[in-house]
Amino acid sequence: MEELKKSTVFEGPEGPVVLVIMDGVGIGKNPESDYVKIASTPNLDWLRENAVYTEVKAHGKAVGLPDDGDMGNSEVGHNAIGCGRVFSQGAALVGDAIKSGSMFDGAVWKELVANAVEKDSALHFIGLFSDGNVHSNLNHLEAMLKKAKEEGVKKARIHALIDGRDVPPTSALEYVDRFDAFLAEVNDGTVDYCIASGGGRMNITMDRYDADWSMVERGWNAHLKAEGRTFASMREAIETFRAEKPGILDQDLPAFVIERDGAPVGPIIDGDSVIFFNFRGDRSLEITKAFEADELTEFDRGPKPDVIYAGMMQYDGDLDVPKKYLVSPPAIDRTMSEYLSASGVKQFAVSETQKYGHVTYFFNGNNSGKFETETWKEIPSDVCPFEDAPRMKADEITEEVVAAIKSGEYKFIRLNYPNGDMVGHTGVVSAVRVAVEAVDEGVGKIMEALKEANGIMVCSADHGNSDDMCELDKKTFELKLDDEGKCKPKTAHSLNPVPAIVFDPSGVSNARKADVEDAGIANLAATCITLLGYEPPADYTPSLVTVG
Ligand SMILES: O=C(O)[C@@H](CO)OP(=O)(O)O
Ligand SMILES: [Mn+2]
Ligand SMILES: [Mn+2]
Repeated sequence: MEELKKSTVFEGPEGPVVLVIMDGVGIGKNPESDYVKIASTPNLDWLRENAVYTEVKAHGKAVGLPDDGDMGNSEVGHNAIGCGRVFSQGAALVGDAIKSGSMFDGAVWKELVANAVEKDSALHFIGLFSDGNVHSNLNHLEAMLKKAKEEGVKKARIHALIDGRDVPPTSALEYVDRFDAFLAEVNDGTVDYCIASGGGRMNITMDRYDADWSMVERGWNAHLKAEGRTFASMREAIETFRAEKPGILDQDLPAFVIERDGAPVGPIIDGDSVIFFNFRGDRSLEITKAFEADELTEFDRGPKPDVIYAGMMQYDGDLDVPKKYLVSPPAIDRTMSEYLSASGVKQFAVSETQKYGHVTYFFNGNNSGKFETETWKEIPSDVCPFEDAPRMKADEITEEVVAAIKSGEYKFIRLNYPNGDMVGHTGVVSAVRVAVEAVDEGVGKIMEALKEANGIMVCSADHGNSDDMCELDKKTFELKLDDEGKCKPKTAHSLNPVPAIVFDPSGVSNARKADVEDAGIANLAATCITLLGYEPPADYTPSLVTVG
């Protein structure tokens, strides 16, 4: 890895460059739905007027997603910020692999199908049951089922993780109806394909960063041991849970198991084949470990199942996880962390558990290994509903950053404040306000510390969320109202741009807005490198500021 060239016009500030990623804090289109605007944010307001301020794209093609109708998300957002370029991401790569047929020509697909056909065993699909395109897409599942049928797989079982986080909060039955219609066509008497188990994605299976393994355990018990409340159909399960707990969001629904003639229709058993069809890694790594590890200490899994397991994609390039996968991930290389390490720049990365992997593993191109000059710090997240504690660990993150600035140890510091996103996903707007205010306070303290240390802050976000808490008309951006005239809550990310702020209190960089066309969050890498006093790599998207 070559070193970065020192800039000839600016040698970098005396203190560090601090990159603040305010997760899920975008710029809304309707003031009534924009809780970043509604919250009291004196520091961000001041920065908008007085610092170098730009708005950049954080969704769609600007972050490597198939379409500009795709909202941004943390994976593609942190990948783009960390590697300074735009790569085609999982959603696009899997779609392409299905379209071209390369997925089905691959050895892994062939092995899974052959196993099911030869042993007359079941082919299972576990994954997020929506078309949110953040972790998965139902189109991919349907395409794989069609192909499996063509290739002679007689029995397929689907373990459906209910979304309501990348799609409207109580939209599950729309997907059930769509999928039931699909299955009705597929099940023409020659095959037996059906849903076997499931539950809400924030209740089972899709935990991340070791935050709460009991989620994985509940999912495991439903998918493999058929433990959970039994129902005749997924529709019946959802309707029953909703009637019992009015107001429950899809993402929180309990586990369910489908029974037919008094027996569960499809627990995963020895001899079966299993595809975890999410392409995004963070929430796939734990369930993958449960399938692949020879010994598992996180919960009582029982004996390791004797199945062939594959992920949709490689989830961790450093650890080579999973062992088998259907589609190769984006070849993200030469991240800014690697360049800075090669150039001897000491780096510090910090967040709390829920976003720790975002600012480390996603930031470094979905690799969990550290570069030589990096120090990573994880602050344990509380395991509780985030609307009940909307400040989350913002204060602790700020303290760590301020200490890192004061220590003089690091030249580049990056952090993620989860609040705007994690609380935004709950749909509880009073809590979202508190969440955004906690982030603003943190930003203020970092600004103070940087004034003292003569450092520079770059403050931005990976995508929007809190800026868009109600469903809006796609064209007019007016509130969509329900029958009672109330706004419809929204829990998903937004398509909005995000701020990109450069605050240089000493003025040493003389940073001014550069003329960048179609700026996106990928431009932040070159921006930070420029502010550190280096020339960004030639193929990085350009810096948002000119210095010197
Ligand atoms: O919680 C998550 O998994 C996603 C939404 O699906 O959010 P983020 O991309 O911000 O991590
Ligand atoms: Mn995010
Ligand atoms: Mn999110």
